[in-house]
Amino acid sequence: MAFTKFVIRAFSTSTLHFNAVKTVTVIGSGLMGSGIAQVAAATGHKVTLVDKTKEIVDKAEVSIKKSIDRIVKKKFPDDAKAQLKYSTDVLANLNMSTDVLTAVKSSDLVIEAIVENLDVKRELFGLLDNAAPEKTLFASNTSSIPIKDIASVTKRKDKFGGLHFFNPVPLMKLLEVIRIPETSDETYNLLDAFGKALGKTTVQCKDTPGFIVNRLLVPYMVEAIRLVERGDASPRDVDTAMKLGAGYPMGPFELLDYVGLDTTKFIIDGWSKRDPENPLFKPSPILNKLVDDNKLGLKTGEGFYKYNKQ
Ligand SMILES: CCCCCCC[C@H](O)CC(=O)SCCNC(=O)CCNC(=O)[C@H](O)C(C)(C)COP(=O)([O-])OP(=O)([O-])OC[C@H]1O[C@@H](n2cnc3c(N)ncnc32)[C@H](O)[C@@H]1OP(=O)([O-])[O-]
Ligand SMILES: NC(=O)c1ccc[n+]([C@@H]2O[C@H](COP(=O)([O-])OP(=O)(O)OC[C@H]3O[C@@H](n4cnc5c(N)ncnc54)[C@H](O)[C@@H]3O)[C@@H](O)[C@H]2O)c1
Repeated sequence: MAFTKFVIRAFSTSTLHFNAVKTVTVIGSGLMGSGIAQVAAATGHKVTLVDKTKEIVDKAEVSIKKSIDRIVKKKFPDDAKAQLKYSTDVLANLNMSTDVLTAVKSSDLVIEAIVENLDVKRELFGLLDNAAPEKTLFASNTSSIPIKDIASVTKRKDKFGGLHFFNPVPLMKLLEVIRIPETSDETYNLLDAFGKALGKTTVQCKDTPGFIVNRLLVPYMVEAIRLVERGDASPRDVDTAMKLGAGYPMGPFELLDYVGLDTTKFIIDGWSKRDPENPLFKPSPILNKLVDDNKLGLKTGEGFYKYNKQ
């Protein structure tokens, strides 16, 4: 009896180990994709980070190296050898590519972190579904699009879920793991275990608008924009108020610039399309003007605020 129990335990442990995610393709090497790839590589996964052009992935590689530099200086303050070893090990796990269809062929998990647009995401997953092996799990890092609407273009809804990371990925400790009704328990458990292997605290949420964090954060951020649009206060004063009065690390306008105003606009427009009667999500003239002028926040050097280009 004891022996049988031992065999069952040993077998289930090895099955879990056998299935665990080891190779990951991250698609989209912008703010989020580069952070996700970095953290996955730093935790021992073999990662391929893919984007549309070599120029874009080269830029992502530079930003990952900068982030690793900041991390090693903190992690090993007076140990140049340890700093170098950490950086070399992380970068050895990371491969940059512009060939998504080849990259996914050897992946246990594909994480999509491309532009916040349903049609573009669906087109990508349609291609991936034909190219990736049957066992490969798919996840989207979408901020606000229902996972079911993205997953429905594939024939592997049981292997599909949401992995919603937070910006900046190397520092933010939370990961929302989203399941649609078709997501199998095995897929959910593997996605959750992957998140924990990345050192994140995971929370589970159904596929509801904004999941947990953005369901609360997006209305708050949009209210801040409306407040300024009405002329009630300046962005600077709103930010000061929320940092000193509510204890937030960044005020809403600093955070909007940090997230990217293009992504912010995609989120608001998408929400408005799904909930057209809600006045909160009506187009914002200030936001639209900034996006039209390519003032997208930190990434372009100007948004609600001006930044020194790094
Ligand atoms: C309307 C719609 C809008 C909704 C948008 C939703 C978007 C999305 O779906 C959800 C989100 O992500 S929501 C967004 C969720 N995100 C938030 O809400 C973020 C809110 N902000 C924060 O939590 C803090 O301001 C930060 C943690 C970003 C920076 O901390 P800080 O104290 O203000 O500033 P600091 O002194 O500069 O940095 C401190 C230390 O961190 C280090 N470091 C920094 N970046 C690094 C990197 N990339 N790599 C490595 N290291 C990095 C840095 O070197 C320094 O190290 P030191 O050795 O101590 O000198
Ligand atoms: N910015 C944030 O704070 C944040 C936080 C959590 C989740 N998200 C979500 O993550 C996703 C990415 O956001 P981001 O801020 O990293 O955007 P970003 O604009 O910084 O990066 C997107 C990248 O995707 C690439 N891309 C677009 N279409 C592609 C395709 N078909 N194939 C390969 N690459 C493609 C672009 O070239 C770009 O490099 C979005 O769905 C967004 O809602 C963003």
